[in-house]
Amino acid sequence: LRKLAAFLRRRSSAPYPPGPIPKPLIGNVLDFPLVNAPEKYLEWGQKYNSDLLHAEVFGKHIIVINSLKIADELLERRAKIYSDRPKIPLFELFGWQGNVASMQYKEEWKYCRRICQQNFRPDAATKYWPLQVQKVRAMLGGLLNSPEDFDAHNKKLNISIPMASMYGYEVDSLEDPCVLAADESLLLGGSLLLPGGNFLDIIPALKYVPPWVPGAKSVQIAAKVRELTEAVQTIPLEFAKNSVLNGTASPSLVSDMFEEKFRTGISKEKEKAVENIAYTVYGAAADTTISLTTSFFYYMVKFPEVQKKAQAEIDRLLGMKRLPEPEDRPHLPYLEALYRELMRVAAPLPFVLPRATTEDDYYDGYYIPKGSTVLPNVWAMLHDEERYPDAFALKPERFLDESGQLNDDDRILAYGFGRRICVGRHIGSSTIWLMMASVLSCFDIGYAKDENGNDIEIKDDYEEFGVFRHKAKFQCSFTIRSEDARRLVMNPN
Ligand code: HEM
Repeated sequence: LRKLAAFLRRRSSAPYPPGPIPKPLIGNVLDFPLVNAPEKYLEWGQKYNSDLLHAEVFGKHIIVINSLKIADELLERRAKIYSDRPKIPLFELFGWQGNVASMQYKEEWKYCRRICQQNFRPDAATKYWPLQVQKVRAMLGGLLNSPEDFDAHNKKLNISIPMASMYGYEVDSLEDPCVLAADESLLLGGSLLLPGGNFLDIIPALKYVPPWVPGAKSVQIAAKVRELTEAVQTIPLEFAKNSVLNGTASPSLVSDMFEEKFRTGISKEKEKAVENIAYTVYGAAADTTISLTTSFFYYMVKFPEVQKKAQAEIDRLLGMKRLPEPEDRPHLPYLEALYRELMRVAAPLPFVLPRATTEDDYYDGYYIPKGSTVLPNVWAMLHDEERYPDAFALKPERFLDESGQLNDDDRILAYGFGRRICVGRHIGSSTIWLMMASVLSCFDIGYAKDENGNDIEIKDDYEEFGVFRHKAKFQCSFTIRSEDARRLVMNPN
């Protein structure tokens, strides 16, 4: 009956886009891929001969976009109705509703986005360069002292930059209480968000079940996530506030806000927005850059000829006399092409972040209902064999012309689309670029060896965790390239 009523309510008899036939009540729940989702949706596209796909879960509509042409039409040109995010009731239970990336397309989001743009646009983002240089160089020291811990050094780099820039908070170790709470909350929260992970989203009334009721496991996990989230938000916030009061604050988004608050006063709206942005940036910046930089190490081992070419270009410019600086970027086209190629082949968010439609819409004769969840399969777009032949290979040359200069394919689709495109992309880009340049200038990245001196193979598998895609754990080696390089790492300034 519900289906009939929904059908009658529809303004048009246009069909939904093609896709698997939904079963009564549950829809396509059983059809949804649990692993390798981007690849599976590409297979759906071939099976149903369409780059726009439709599926249904308990009456909710899911639209998958596999082609750039359709993504551009819907997410860029029709941005007015494709810029919302799906409402996920769990986020409120987790205390994640202040996350700017998941906010509805309303005034609160617009206000936060404006503050982000003021601080993260290209000319403003240069203020983070000294911090990025300092943290990347600390990482080089870590790689020299304990190369086997490269994962930890990389994680520390990519957490310490957002924490210092947002709160002036120094992350000295990965055992920091804030880092531990963030890790655990993501792990627990992520487990409930995975398909089949819980019933709270399907039966929202369950959230009123008190945590002590036997069997209310999802509710208990959600309560724990909320408690951890509060810690992640409160610890650095209190730190920033106290450092302003003590006169020990270093410049950061939150401490600057407190300075202004104590000096002249600010609106409640601004205070809340800055708190939300700082908290969002921790998650948005850390996991994405960790994913990409880990892929960088993996690809450098697998494609040593690419590594050598990038090193040769850096050596020609710097002659091992100094470490790379952000200002060197325009003079290293091959390295820039490598950055673009890594963002293509190893996009950390294969579906960017889900969108929701705010009005009924039609594309190519198909009906897209208001309130649909839209998944742009950017992974499929970036592995399109017509646009990128031999799409799984690492070939920075794709982004160079015959004279070795960059071509005009400079759009980084891994940062998303339209009005919700990643607002921190210039900061992410400069962190990643500087890290790549600095590590390549000082270290050879290769296979780790077993006790007999043989290469330890690296599997090519990736893991998906919630919306993220990460290279599965692997070992590799970092060998200092020369005595000059050693001196630079030990005395970076
Ligand atoms: C490799 C690095 C990064 C990648 C691949 C990445 C990717 C993305 C993607 C795909 C989205 C969603 C875009 C869409 O819906 O179309 C996003 C949103 C966002 N990103 Fe990033 N990001 C990165 C780094 C950063 C950094 C360093 C920051 C902060 C300084 C940041 C802050 C944000 C924020 C606040 C949003 C939410 C935007 C909104 O909903 O309006 N990201 N990012």
